[in-house]
Amino acid sequence: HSWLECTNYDASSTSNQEYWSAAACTGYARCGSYQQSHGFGIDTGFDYRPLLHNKPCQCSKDSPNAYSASAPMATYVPGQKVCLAYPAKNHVAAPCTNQYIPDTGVRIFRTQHPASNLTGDDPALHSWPVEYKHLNGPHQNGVVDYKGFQHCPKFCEDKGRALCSMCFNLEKDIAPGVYTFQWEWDFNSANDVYTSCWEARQFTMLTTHRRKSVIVQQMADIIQSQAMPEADNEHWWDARVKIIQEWLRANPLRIGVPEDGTIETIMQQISRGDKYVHVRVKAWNHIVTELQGIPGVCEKFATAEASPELPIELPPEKQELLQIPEDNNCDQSEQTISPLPLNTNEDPQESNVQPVSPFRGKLRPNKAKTLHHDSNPPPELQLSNQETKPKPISQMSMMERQQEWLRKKAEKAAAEKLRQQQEAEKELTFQPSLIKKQIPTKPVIEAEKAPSPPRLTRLKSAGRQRKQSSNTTKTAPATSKSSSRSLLDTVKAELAASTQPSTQLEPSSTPSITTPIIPTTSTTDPTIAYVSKALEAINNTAIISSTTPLTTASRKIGDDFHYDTTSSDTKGRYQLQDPTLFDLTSMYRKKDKYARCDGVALQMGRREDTHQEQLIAMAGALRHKVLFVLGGPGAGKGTQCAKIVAEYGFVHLSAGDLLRAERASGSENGDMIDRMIREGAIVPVKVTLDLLRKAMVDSGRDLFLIDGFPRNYDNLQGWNDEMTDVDVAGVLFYDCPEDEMEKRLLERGKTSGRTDDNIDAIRKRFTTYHESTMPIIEHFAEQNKVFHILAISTPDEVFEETKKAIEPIVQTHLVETTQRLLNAVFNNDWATYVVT
Ligand SMILES: Nc1ncnc2c1ncn2[C@@H]1O[C@H](COP(=O)(O)OP(=O)(O)O)[C@@H](O)[C@H]1O
Ligand SMILES: Nc1ccn([C@H]2C[C@H](O)[C@@H](COP(=O)(O)OP(=O)(O)O)O2)c(=O)n1
Repeated sequence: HSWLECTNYDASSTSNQEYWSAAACTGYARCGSYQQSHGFGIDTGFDYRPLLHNKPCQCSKDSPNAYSASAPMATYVPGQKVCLAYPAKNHVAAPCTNQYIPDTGVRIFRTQHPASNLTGDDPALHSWPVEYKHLNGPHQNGVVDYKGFQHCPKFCEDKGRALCSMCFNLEKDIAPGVYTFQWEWDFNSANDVYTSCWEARQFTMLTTHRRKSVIVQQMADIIQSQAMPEADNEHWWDARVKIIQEWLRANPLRIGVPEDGTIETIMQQISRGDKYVHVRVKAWNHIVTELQGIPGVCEKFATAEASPELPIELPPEKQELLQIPEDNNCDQSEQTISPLPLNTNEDPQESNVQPVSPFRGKLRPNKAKTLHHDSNPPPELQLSNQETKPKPISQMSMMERQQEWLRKKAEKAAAEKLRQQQEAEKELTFQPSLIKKQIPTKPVIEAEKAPSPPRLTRLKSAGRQRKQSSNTTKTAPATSKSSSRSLLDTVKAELAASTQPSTQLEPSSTPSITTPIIPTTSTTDPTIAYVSKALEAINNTAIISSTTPLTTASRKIGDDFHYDTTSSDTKGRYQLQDPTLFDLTSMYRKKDKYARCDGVALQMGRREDTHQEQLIAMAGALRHKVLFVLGGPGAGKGTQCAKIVAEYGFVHLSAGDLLRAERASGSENGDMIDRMIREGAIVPVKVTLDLLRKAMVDSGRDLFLIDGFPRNYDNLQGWNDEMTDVDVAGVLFYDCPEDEMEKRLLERGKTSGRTDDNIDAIRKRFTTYHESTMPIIEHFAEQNKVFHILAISTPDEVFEETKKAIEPIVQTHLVETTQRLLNAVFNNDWATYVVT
């Protein structure tokens, strides 16, 4: 007689449905290890009759043999179609047997609530609280139908061991935790029963779909609420650009936007259209193409462009050219998950009769019908009316869809290539005059004879090939003042030369670079003084940051300078906050996307290492690492953090604790913090971030657990803006059902003295957690940064899971630290050595 062997079987392919595949099984029945080791369908006594033994399951859930590495417990995701696999054991009505084989049917049950531990009794037979319907349909006695229990397609090939399977749908909203399930096969009658029992973990579902439906809806609401003025000659461009800009402002994390150069292309086309009126139609077409995959924005323009206003008056004979098909084909694949009502207006009749704006629908550059304006036909607007009307995606064949997809992809790749080319061209405008030009001034010659400055190895950018001049391989003490001084003199001298009017300067590719903001002609020019000051500060930064990690001095020096290690490992940058003081003829000028202002950047690490690059890189190498700890209130974040600190020595910073301490300190923010905590709301990020940063600096350490942060978008955005010099190693997510958290918090409230451990505040905190924190966890999950830990068992058991997530991080940190130490020793860099 049969038993359940696999509790999570991948039955998605026909071959897996027909024949047993051990690789397709990722969950086993309780105590299934012995059976599994003998092979699918082999009799080892795993069939079990509960009525004979007066126990619903063959072995108990706390048996030491319940699960093993080779026969593990299943893990399900809410909403999953769960498939089970079991052997036929001769009980199938088929041509090779007879149609009257006894089989009363299969039933599948589970426990109501997730278990807080894996002990205790199972529900008695036929008293399990939740029952699932399997998807095989009912078998009819006397009929060969392979239904119900008998779904065993290759039964006649091996009547005893043939694979049978059945599936059922798990609830979408099942709370996380471990549940017990029972499979019950009624043989001759409901009193002749065989059972198998198993456990399965359920995780909270983290999916792009869910994240999109929450976040994208918010973004869509914002953009839909923007008024779209009618398209007239004067304002159509500005109005559309404004909406896009509003949306970008509302969506700083670029949620729902593909990371394939979409935003860069849109920005590029906006600035192109802003600059040259005659290319606006074309630029807009490019923008619309990019918007295609972005739910909420795409629909906005798809519907808004239906305005019958003509932006340009055409002679009647040309009017037909305006009859551009209205295929509002916002990317179909996105639409399936878009929470917005879809615009499915693809009626060919309607779309053909209306003269519409040339910006209507999806005017992709190579498909668009654009205007031919007689009086002044700009080259971009030359029309090819040979082109055929684009078909809506919904009417395309698979092949056409694929071609369309490939075409779109190629378009994006080309746009991205163009962007990169332009970027590369821009970078070439970085005149390496500081280091490359022949400078016939005395100080340079002196400086060349000066001892070589410290060789400080770039730790994180080791992968990048660099040209090294032979003398830079020499070593010297890192903090040598004299060598820093000579470096400074060298650079000052070089700068003096570079800022003199020079015919050697190549013409710059952008107007802003060819026009010096302040003409600089003499060595007493303020530019030189300014840069000298900057370089001095660079030296100080390097020294400061090698002895005092993460000091504010390393980020902001004096009033003028701001040092910012960016997220790029290979680049350090020293940004001069006031570009107007600088002679732009000799520097790489660009929009500084981190500082969000137009500035002059001494770009580090792109070409051969100069001494100041090495210093910067060294400062940049001392990055701090954090692990965020998130989960609902009462999930056990603090409890696990304490264990991590005890075992691995991180610095634990709880945002909640810091805020409570700030409130108690009588600070001016005290009342506001108190109000927010009682309301279960989240305190504005500036307050929390200041506290976190101060605590990090005060600790003097570099590996942190940040508990209870970031808890909403405000938190995350603040972090991203401010903490560019800190790496996020990952997120520990403690997943616990609400009723368990509530129980724990009420218990904690008896002694914690916390003003928010009462039922009213707890409920509000749950709401905040679901609405504001879950999207953050999902955001990190999309970046594969989340360690999902089920937090329902005992603290020690949860810690076992925690260790699995922590250990690789600790190991990496150890390797990096050791590497830094070795480099410091190798380079006689005793300052770094002492700190490390
Ligand atoms: N795994 C667990 N099982 C049972 N109780 C726990 C567990 N982890 C923590 N607790 C208790 O639950 C309460 C909340 O835990 P805590 O670590 O303070 O949660 P958080 O920091 O997530 O709010 C505490 O009283 C703690 O002792
Ligand atoms: N990033 C954060 C973290 C906590 N807070 C406030 C609001 C929270 O309800 C309280 C308590 O947070 P804490 O992490 O200590 O506690 P729970 O995880 O909710 O149990 O602090 C905040 O405003 N911003």
